[in-house]
Parts: sequence; C-alpha cells; structure tokens
Amino acid sequence: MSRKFTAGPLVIASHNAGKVREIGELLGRFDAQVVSAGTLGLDEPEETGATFAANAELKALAAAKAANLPALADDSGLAVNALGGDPGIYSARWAGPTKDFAAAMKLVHDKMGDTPDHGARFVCALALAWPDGHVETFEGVVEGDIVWPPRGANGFGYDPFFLPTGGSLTFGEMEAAAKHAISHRADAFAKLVAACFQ
Ligand SMILES: O=c1nc[nH]c2c1ncn2[C@H]1C[C@H](O)[C@@H](COP(=O)(O)OP(=O)(O)OP(=O)(O)O)O1
Ligand SMILES: [Mg+2]
Repeated sequence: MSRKFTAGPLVIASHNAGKVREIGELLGRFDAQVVSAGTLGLDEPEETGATFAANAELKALAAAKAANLPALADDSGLAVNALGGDPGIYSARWAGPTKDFAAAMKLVHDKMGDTPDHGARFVCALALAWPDGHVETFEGVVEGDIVWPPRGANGFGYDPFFLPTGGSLTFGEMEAAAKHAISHRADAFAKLVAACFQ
C-alpha cells in the first residue's frame, strides 16, 4: 500500500520555473496548497544520484525534511538513442550554469551528426516524500524524435526540438493541455495520483 497525500501544503521541490508551472497545472484538481522550494528559500541539493529516480528522491527528501512538510520532486531529462541515452540525467547540466537550452539543443544536434536514428524519449521521475523519510516514486516516459531546427516557443528546456511520436507539433509548439495529454511528466503524475491521491 502506498502512503496517501491527504490535503494541505505540498512543497514543489524544484527550482525550475517551467516544471513548477506544469506540476501546479497537473495538481490543479487536487486539494493541495502548492508552495515552491524557491519561495521557501530552500537550497538546491546536488544531484548525486545515478538515475532519475534516485535524484528525484534525494530532492524530495531534502525539501520534506527542510520544510517539515510533504514535498514532491521531479527529476527528468531527454534520452537520445543515438547518444546512448545522453544527455539523460545530465540534461540540465548540458545547458550549463546559464541554462542555455538553445546551446544545449545545438550540442545534442551536433553530437548526433548525420545519424539516421532521430529517436529520443523524455523521462520523468516524480518522488513524493514526507518529513519522516517515507518516499513514493513513479516514472513516466514519452517517445518521439529530435527535429532540427527547433520549432516553437512554448514549454521549456528541450521542448522545441522534441516531436512526440505520431504528432505534427513539437512540445514547443503545443499548448500546455496538449503536452499534458501525453508528456512524460503527466504519465508519471497519473501513476502518482493512482497510488497516492485517491
Ligand atoms: O518537459 C520537458 N520539456 C523540456 N525539457 C525538459 C522537460 N523535462 C525535463 N527537461 C529537461 C530540461 C531540464 O532542465 C532537465 C531536467 O533536469 P532536472 O535536474 O530534473 O531539473 P532542473 O535542474 O531544471 O530543476 P530541479 O532539479 O530544481 O527540479 O531536463
Ligand atoms: Mg536539477
């Protein structure tokens, strides 16, 4: 049995404004008073884990303990087939300290060279932690292809150069609701809801 989140304050343990917005939208219909880690002045833990799940768990536990409240963290990234799954858990780090995702997309594109395999996936691990150290973790994925040049200004991060399988719009061209219908984050969130919110 998974532990349930009942109601009340919930810390969103992320310093990425794009993620905080998306998680807030996904949580919209639930009885949670969302407060971000940035608003609480919590620091950003070093992501020393070797997997998305491990990093999500360490971020959620750090925030839950620091705030003495339940906390939800997201660790996510883009895994490119032709690059053996890179940038993967290093997706934020490939954008450098200035978080230059135009440069990160160019870097991925350049490393892919002229490979015919444009396949990629976004992966998201969501971890819900409590101050006593209990944590529940779920993973979601969406498959697609890298497109070049990037298209669209919606979303965040690598969205403009990810075309979900079967679609004609990149995540950067989609409205938020269309992204939430298929995204890695929404997939993980559906599993979290099924286990912990009802
Ligand atoms: O839906 C997405 N659309 C586009 N790009 C995305 C998405 N989801 C993850 N990504 C990329 C960009 C992000 O920067 C990195 C996650 O890195 P990750 O360490 O999990 O997040 P982060 O450092 O940006 O914020 P924080 O750790 O405070 O939650 O992967
Ligand atoms: Mg991070």
